[in-house]
Amino acid sequence: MNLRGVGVSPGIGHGPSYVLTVSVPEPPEGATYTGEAEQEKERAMAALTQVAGELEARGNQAGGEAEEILKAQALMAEDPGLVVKVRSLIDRGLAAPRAVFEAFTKYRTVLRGSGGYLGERAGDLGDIRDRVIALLTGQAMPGLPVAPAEPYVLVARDLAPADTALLSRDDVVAFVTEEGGPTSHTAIMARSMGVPAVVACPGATRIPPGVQVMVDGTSGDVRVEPAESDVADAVGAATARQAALASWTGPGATADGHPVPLLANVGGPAELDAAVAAGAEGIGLYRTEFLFLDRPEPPSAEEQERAYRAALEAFPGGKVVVRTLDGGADKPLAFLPSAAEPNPALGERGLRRFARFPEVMDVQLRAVAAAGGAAVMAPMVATAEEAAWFARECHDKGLDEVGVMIEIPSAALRAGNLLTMVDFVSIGTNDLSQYTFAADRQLGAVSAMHDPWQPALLDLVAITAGAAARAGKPCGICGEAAADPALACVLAGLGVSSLSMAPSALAAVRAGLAAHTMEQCLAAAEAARTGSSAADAKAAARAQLPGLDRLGL
Ligand SMILES: C=C(OP(=O)(O)O)C(=O)O
Ligand SMILES: [Mg+2]
Repeated sequence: MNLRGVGVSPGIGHGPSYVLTVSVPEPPEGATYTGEAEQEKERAMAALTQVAGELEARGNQAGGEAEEILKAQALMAEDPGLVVKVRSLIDRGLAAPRAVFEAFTKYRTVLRGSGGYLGERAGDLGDIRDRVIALLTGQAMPGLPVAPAEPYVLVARDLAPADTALLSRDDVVAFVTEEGGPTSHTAIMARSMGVPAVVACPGATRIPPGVQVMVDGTSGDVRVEPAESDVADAVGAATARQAALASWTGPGATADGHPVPLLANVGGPAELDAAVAAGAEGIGLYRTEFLFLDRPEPPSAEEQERAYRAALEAFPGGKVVVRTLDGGADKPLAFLPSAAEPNPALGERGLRRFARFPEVMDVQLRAVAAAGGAAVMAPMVATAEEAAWFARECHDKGLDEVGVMIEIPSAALRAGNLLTMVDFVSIGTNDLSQYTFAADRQLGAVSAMHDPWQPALLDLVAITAGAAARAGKPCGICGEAAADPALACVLAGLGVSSLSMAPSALAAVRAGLAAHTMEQCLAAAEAARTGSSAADAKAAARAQLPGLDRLGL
């Protein structure tokens, strides 16, 4: 079986498939058992104990905050009150799966009412319940595997931030999802982990569990049960290409020495080492919301200060741009709850949400200032008034390098107005394409719209970069578009002053830029904008960039 999707994180990954199941159907109401009550109770107890043991083992392996959460879950699975309830429901004739289902439902209500830490974790009960029921009914286990025997290819319909918070590079060799586009959470996370990934891959969830799968994150090919020799060939070619790229070192620049600083996108302290190792010259986008997913309370000022200080210390003398919390839409944050919104991506997202939670913005800006004053920028800014409000708030806290993201067409079209309020802009091409093409970035069906070569997107970049040049202020790119080596040359030609991307993309972009002069980049930018489709734009630009083929890019 061969499948094809959109390659979003380059490289070859292969291993047995693990197909993520998100829910287990409710056991039928009133279901009974045949046989002895004692046996049925033993079956239920054994399943509860096994799930508790697996959660505990996963906690020990994960360490840190995840350990606390998983151990609390393990305790809940064996809570004496819950156990008594399951046993009594079985005594009343209910089959073990149904007894577990009803006991957990009751237990959740009790736990919610008790408040405190356990009350906050009542939502986890659904996951534990489904695991126990899956065991009892012989269904595929929902959620991620606990202590996997070998690294696996994770296959899913889509992955939410909460699904992936506990994933480790050591366990996952590749991702394949049926949904998602090149700028979806799965794609961003795969790139930040340096794991090959293919998204928008129809039929992915029909891959049988446990079969060998090879994923080519460059071409988008997914091969089920490939010949061993094909795997060896593909891995060999990818390794040789990576080694060739690694020979290009130093700061980002074109062949004729025009500097284009290459920065890293990070989502937390754990990603700083990879950014330094990949030769990033600083951080162009610190996605701070990823520090605080799955938390009921806003992070304290001290905790934030530590995280931002670590980034500044990782890049002494380098640029560090902290983005204020981008809650909402694809990045839901429990401590910044939204009103019920029919279209969350068009609602109170990013900076807009701070209007309702000014104290959260206040704490965050003070923490950045206390950490030593990184540059700071706001997401989801539409107007010059919003930019002015944000700049005032930052200046009040003593922050003097303030920028805004350009990710809404109104902001790109009027970048000149916004730039009178702030010191720099950074173009977020992921959302800029979402809002330009009215295409949800999470949706596989519209992923073609998110091709960063779309000429309309390039026009908006050109308008923004032109406004920044006239204002004499920097204009960076921190969307996923910067990670494509050919497009990076085009963006430099359009006048963008720095490029920020997942650390895993830096080597290829550095090599691509270094193989061309600024004149070639300018010619590629002009050629791309003559295209009337993304494919035309790409072909026209690449024709001006002969060094790419030589590098295998
Ligand atoms: C960089 C961006 O921000 P995020 O992907 O975090 O929304 C973007 O929208 O391009
Ligand atoms: Mg964005």
